[in-house]
Amino acid sequence: LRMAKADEYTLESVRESLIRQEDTIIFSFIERAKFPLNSLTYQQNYSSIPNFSGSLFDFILHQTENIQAKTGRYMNPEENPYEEKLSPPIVPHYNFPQFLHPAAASININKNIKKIYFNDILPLFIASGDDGNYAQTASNDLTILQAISKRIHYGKFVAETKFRKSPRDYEPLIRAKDREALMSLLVDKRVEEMVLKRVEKKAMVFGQEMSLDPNVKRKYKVDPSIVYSLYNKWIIPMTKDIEVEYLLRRLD
Ligand SMILES: O=C(O)C(=O)C[C@]1(C(=O)O)C=C[C@@H](O)C=C1
Repeated sequence: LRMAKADEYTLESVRESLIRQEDTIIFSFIERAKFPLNSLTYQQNYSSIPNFSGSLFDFILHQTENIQAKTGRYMNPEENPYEEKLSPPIVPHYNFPQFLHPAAASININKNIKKIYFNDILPLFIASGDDGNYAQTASNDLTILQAISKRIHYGKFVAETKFRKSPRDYEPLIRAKDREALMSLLVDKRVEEMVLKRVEKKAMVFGQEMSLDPNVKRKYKVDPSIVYSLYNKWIIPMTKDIEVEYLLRRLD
């Protein structure tokens, strides 16, 4: 992988990254789908972990993000943690390009992403049931949450490239705090339609059960039409919200 210099983020390179992140997101759902819902993973009163109040999932999230923070994950402006208080890095860190306006650091909607994931998204994908694999379930959930959080917050990078391309179009709308006008300026319906078609197709290709018998009806590990709605209902709209939030702070 090549190292990006600050001026190497372009609308094209950012879109390429979003396309590659689709693979990560879809594979993470395929992995989670090996397990049933395992609802005890999320129950506060089940885990009774010494010196910790929260569910087994909360514990895994807390511990995992802390070790990742200590080892430098959140030094990269492409990463946004779920936990609010994290340990500082204990390792020397790479000098990541500072492409974004500094106000970007104050934008983090992970609380909302987590809520939507557990309330709306997980029940769509996952069969009910319990097989006892709570630790594996929780780490798979966290992998999904980190992948969709990165994708959605990547809206900051998309917005910055758009702003740099046409500052004169964006500046008056930012000064007027006109969210709606900013939204219509940044939207590209043609690109959205391509994203939706592509993720549905990727879900078909990546998640199909392989049968050597040509007469067997295709089966998918995650339903491609649900991947389509995942993007249509949540991922793309939330990316656009991040773009608007970022632009509103772009001249601070
Ligand atoms: O590619 C862009 O231009 C983006 O802003 C990203 C994105 C998306 O979330 O995929 C969001 C808004 C646009 O309408 C098109 C696509």
